[in-house]
Amino acid sequence: MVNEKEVVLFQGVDKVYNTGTVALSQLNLSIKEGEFISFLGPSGCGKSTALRMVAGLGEATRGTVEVFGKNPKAVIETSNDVAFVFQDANLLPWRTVLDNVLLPLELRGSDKKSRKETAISVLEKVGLKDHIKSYPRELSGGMRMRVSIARALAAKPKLLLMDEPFAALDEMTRQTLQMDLLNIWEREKMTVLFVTHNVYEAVYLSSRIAVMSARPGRLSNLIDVDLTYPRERTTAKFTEYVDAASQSLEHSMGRKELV
Ligand SMILES: Nc1ncnc2c1ncn2[C@@H]1O[C@H](COP(=O)(O)OP(=O)(O)OP(=O)(O)O)[C@@H](O)[C@H]1O
Repeated sequence: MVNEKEVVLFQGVDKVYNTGTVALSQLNLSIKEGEFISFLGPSGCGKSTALRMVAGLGEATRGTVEVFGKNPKAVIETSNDVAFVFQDANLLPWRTVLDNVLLPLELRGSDKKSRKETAISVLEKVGLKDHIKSYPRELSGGMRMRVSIARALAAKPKLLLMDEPFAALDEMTRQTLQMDLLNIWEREKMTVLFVTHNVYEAVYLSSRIAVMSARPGRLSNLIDVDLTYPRERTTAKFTEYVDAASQSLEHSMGRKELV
């Protein structure tokens, strides 16, 4: 359920790396509580740069980024409100599934019994309760990503940042994880900021799509996806949104005029 409370605010954000690359130019965007918003754009348009700023990893060259009305770094350092899932599951190979999920909870210092209960409960939510004693090498790519998502959820974040989390997975696994992610989003009622270059994925998941143009990264279009969940990938309406997002993407890359 989206409400008017602002979770993320980009205001006139430019990002120029010290190599001289202009990764973002004049990004203005307000993300509201409960949204599932995707940054959709071609490779190198600054999607990860924008996401990383929200996670407090890197600062704007000009303009401001706010998370819950504050500096992102301060939010990360003082609360569990923001969690990040990368394309690579980034699990510690010498720790079991359970111990990987326990890690952020240990760092936050809650008591041992409640930590374990929380970790088991999130592993249950992602369908891995029977694998808590396995090691990452014993899991498939999809299962490793589930552990990574469970680890992010363990701290009960209000904002989940996901940088192409399913890009390395086969299509079937990707679709299953997309469905599971939506179930988690609906149940936990958090805000999700998701990076993808896959139009179908963006339309399937998002309540809103922020289409970004090629370098320097700019916001070229905002698409409200007015379809109920769970979405059917084969309906005419779904295809219409895919077409609209694709056209917007092509337009942003300078290949085609919007019709
Ligand atoms: N640390 C860095 N130093 C210098 N340039 C960088 C750095 N990180 C990213 N860039 C450059 O900034 C631009 C935007 O990169 P970014 O990773 O944000 O794009 P992206 O849209 O997420 O791309 P992809 O979909 O390929 O991951 C690219 O040209 C990239 O090479």
